[in-house]
Amino acid sequence: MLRIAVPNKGSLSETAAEMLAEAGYSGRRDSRKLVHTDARNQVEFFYLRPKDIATYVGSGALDVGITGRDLLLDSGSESREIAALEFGDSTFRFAAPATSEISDLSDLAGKRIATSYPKLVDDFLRARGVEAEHVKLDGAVESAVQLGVADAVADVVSTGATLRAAGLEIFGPVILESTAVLIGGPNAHPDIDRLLRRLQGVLVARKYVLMDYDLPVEQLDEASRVAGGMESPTVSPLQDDRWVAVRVMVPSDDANQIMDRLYDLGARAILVTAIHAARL
Ligand SMILES: Nc1ncnc2c1ncn2[C@@H]1O[C@H](COP(=O)(O)OP(=O)(O)OP(=O)(O)O)[C@@H](O)[C@H]1O
Ligand SMILES: O=P(O)(O)OC[C@H]1O[C@H](OP(=O)(O)OP(=O)(O)O)[C@H](O)[C@@H]1O
Ligand SMILES: [Mg+2]
Repeated sequence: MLRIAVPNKGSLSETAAEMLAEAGYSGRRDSRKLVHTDARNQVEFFYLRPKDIATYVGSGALDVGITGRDLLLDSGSESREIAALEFGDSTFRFAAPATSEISDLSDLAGKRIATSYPKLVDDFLRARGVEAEHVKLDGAVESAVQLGVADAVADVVSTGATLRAAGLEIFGPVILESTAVLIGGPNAHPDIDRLLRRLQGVLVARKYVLMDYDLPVEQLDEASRVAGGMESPTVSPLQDDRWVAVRVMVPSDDANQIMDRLYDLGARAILVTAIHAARL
């Protein structure tokens, strides 16, 4: 059985569970359950704190896991990123009060920085030759400056609303661009590739749509240049031999532009349908 660590709560848990469900796995029904076996797919899910997932996977106790890139790097564990999963995006930034004298990385020398990600911050500063002290907090780090335990903060920023509300302003370089990732450890379990292909299938199904259209046969080369599909478009004959039917996968974000261009080439009856699952 493949043993998979998944976030039990927090920002990543819901989307991770949805993604696994779309990939055909069964999940826990009761949110207090810590382990769930999907016998049909021969996998066992362990619901763990996202911060701890890299530790379990890096130690070999579990084979793979879903966590944030920032959490992976902060863990200092032996686990490694296998693939980005295209959700849970955030940036990790420094911030200080708008009125403070700290407005650049070098201003942090000798200062106290509140964070829940101490290794990430220490590694970043060390690599740039800045000596500062971290103040480790579990959360709500934005209050640390106002409450006098730190001079600046380093934290996850998504919309920036929390920072603004606390009167803080981002400064200095981006510490990290984070996203949810699939991570692996020392175990080279043979089923990891299957899990990865399934998750990638979900990403493809979300990002692409199927486009079908009828086309005057002489426009085929031009239409293939507009939308070439994965390998190449599927072309089927129509009863009227001046026309063909074409099927092609296109990125959903571009679907309307592609329909406009195909229509201008003479395509008609252009239909777009969602993809439920894919394996490329
Ligand atoms: N708006 C966000 N706030 C916090 N974390 C986010 C956000 N968007 C994405 N993430 C990512 O989610 C992960 C943090 O999840 P985690 O569950 O540890 O914290 P959380 O969502 O703040 O939950 P909690 O505070 O209850 O522990 C990180 O990888 C982080 O980059
Ligand atoms: O840029 P924003 O969209 O405002 O989001 C970022 C904030 O959200 C998270 O906090 P969370 O609500 O998880 O609380 P925590 O600090 O206790 O973890 C994160 O730690 C930031 O504080
Ligand atoms: Mg949080």
